[in-house]
Amino acid sequence: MSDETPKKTGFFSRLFGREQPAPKPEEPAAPPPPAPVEPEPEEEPAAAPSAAEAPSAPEPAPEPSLIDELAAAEPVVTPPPPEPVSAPSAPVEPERIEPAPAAPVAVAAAEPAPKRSWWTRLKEGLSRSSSAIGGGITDIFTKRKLDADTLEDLEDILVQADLGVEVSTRIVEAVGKGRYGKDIAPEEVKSVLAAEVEKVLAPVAQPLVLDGGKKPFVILMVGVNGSGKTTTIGKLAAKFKREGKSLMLAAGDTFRAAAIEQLKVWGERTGSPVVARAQGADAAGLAFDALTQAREQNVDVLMIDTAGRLQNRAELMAELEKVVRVIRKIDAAAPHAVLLVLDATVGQNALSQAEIFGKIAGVTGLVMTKLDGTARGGILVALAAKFGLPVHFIGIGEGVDDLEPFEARDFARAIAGLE
Ligand SMILES: Nc1nc2c(ncn2[C@@H]2O[C@H](COP(=O)(O)OP(=O)(O)OP(=O)(O)O)[C@@H](O)[C@H]2O)c(=O)[nH]1
Repeated sequence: MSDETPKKTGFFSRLFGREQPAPKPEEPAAPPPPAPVEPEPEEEPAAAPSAAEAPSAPEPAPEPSLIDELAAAEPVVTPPPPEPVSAPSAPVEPERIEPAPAAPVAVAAAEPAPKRSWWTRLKEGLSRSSSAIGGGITDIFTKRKLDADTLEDLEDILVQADLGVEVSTRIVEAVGKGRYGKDIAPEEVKSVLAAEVEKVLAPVAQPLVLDGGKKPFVILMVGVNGSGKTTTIGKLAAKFKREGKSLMLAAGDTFRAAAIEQLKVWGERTGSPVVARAQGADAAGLAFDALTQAREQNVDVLMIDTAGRLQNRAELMAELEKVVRVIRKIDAAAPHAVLLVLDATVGQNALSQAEIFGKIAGVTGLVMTKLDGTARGGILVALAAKFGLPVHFIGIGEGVDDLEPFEARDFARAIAGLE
């Protein structure tokens, strides 16, 4: 791996004033999957006027400066297209409101996964990232002394694993400290790496606290197309149900009929009522309806799905702002959590997503999905170092149990390839 790595200016070269090679080429973008075509919403909703529509009429225009900024945002790596819903096969007829499903369906029955410990699954899930990092470390430090060259190679590996230059430099410094010119075992390097990564991650590893005083506790899920919002809602619904919470789900991804169906399946599996409208309906109006119903029914947690949107599409981001404004007409403190769902496979693009969604939707925390499908899991470290946003959960698979609260130490050790 390191043999093929192009040389670049490493921390120790810079420290020891070595010759400056050409700047390192940009990290290759994530493999460009076919661009998902997002159906444009049909102007405003065609649905019959309702109480829900009333508040959206006098909306002030979105802040021009923010939208301008979005319009000028860097081009994005198009995320993978959303997967079709697997469970329901019947075509979907538009409908106004989905009534609460009758009997709760046990999630375990829908997901009879063999029980293995989270640590085992985390290690396996992160194996592509950890073999890129840990395997690289073994290659570099086997039978070589620690010197400027080995440290440069280490820095290359860390930057390529998306940890970011700042954190990578810090790790290289920590590895080099007091060990210059000596033999160092790969396991020792991995331990130093894990310790440094844990230092960066510990402050952001914060559980999502559902404040029981806020009823319903409103969670808005945002993110780009296919990042895993709907799936994450389903996984969280199962988790909250197990904790004895009453739930309501709002199918605010009104762009895709499949997304509405997908949420209904999760609603059935977890025994949670789903508020839905026809495809193309106004997402803000739907959010208003859902919050009104959730209040009336005194549910503990309302999770609102939203359509995937690219962070450089100003009009879509303006729509998201509208959803937030409309929710606040009912409860000024809502949404109580805005979770940005980030797909780890997009690598560095996650930084731009966090920045723009943070400004538009007031992101309060992150969920990182698809850590199982990528060697770019280090991006979580770069995100933590840059934004310091709480990381609540990580996803390492499509199953209902493949989402867990984020633990800094476990993640750091798993990504370093330590046992
Ligand atoms: N491997 C893996 N796949 C995941 C994970 N989380 C979600 N997925 C898959 O990613 C795909 C997209 O997930 P969705 O939940 O539909 O994504 P979305 O953000 O709601 O998509 P849009 O509705 O288009 O915005 C689905 O096939 C999910 O099963 C994960 O942690 N690991």
